[in-house]
Amino acid sequence: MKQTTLTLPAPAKLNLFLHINGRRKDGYHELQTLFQFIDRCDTLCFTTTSDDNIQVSPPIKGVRLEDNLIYKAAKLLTPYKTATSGVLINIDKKLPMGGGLGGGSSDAATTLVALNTLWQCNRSTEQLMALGLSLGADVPIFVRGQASWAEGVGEILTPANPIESWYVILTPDCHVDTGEIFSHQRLTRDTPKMKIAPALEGDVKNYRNDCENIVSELYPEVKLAIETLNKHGRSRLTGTGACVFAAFDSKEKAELAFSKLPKSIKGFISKGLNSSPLLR
Ligand SMILES: C[C@](O)(CO)[C@H](O)COP(=O)(O)OP(=O)(O)OC[C@H]1O[C@@H](n2ccc(N)nc2=O)[C@H](O)[C@@H]1O
Ligand SMILES: Nc1ncnc2c1ncn2[C@@H]1O[C@H](COP(=O)(O)OP(=O)(O)OP(=O)(O)O)[C@@H](O)[C@H]1O
Repeated sequence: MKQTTLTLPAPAKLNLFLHINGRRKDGYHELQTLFQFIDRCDTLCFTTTSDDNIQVSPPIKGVRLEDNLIYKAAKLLTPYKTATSGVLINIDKKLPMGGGLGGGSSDAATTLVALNTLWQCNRSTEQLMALGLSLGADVPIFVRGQASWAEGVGEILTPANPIESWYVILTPDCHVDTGEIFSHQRLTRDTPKMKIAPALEGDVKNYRNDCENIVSELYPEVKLAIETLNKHGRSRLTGTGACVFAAFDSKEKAELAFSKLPKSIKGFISKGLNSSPLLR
């Protein structure tokens, strides 16, 4: 059997803002958010094998194979396989876990896109997005690969064109559990829905992340990161955290702000992208 290899990026995302509008009967939340990708990525290398197995290497610390979103995404596609190969998936993990950068969801999306080709599953982008939604609310946006407004639980997407700023992104050394934040009694979950208007794309300064207060209260590391970054630019939480970011209009300005931060604070600089590197 001919061995085929495909190496693809799994980029991170930022929620440029995140409003929570209500809670559905199934416990999931209605939200409005603006997603943009950044040029910081995990890298996944897919190699077809002559057996029927799905192998993921190296294992992710603290995550069982059956819980790894890469494995779960591959499993989801197996009923559609027309090729008779298995796959070995090698992962170079760069994105922090539980950081609100969507690393796990992006890994899952990249796996769906790669195996759709390697296993000749013939699923359309929309079909892959629907499969991805069963793995997590953030997976469809990574499959679609276009910066977007999201509504519903995050799955109703409208392409958007926010400014592709440079970002200083801080990675506090803690892991925020998304479920814990969404189920918190004091989470702000009554922000009125707004009409999605293209005018908002240029200026997200007046919008906020409704998870920020609760996350800052529960995780002092996040509070400190927000306070520290606020001295250099308007800082905001992404997703349910733990990462926080501030936008700058050039790489130089981002680098200058980053250089002034205390060395004890970890982070990196990244460029906003409205088209995912996965599409290239
Ligand atoms: C907060 C965001 O990161 C914004 O981009 C996402 O909506 C979260 O997406 P995700 O990590 O893919 O989340 P999921 O794995 O689908 O859900 C994790 C948990 O978060 C809660 N959850 C998530 C999304 C949503 N719209 N409402 C929720 O209440 C649910 O309790 C769920 O059990
Ligand atoms: N391939 C994977 N990479 C990262 N995390 C994974 C993976 N598979 C399963 N997980 C589990 O998913 C959890 C959330 O991971 P992820 O990195 O996507 O968080 P996040 O950046 O906070 O995502 P989001 O913004 O979507 O809430 C991890 O803590 C881990 O237990």
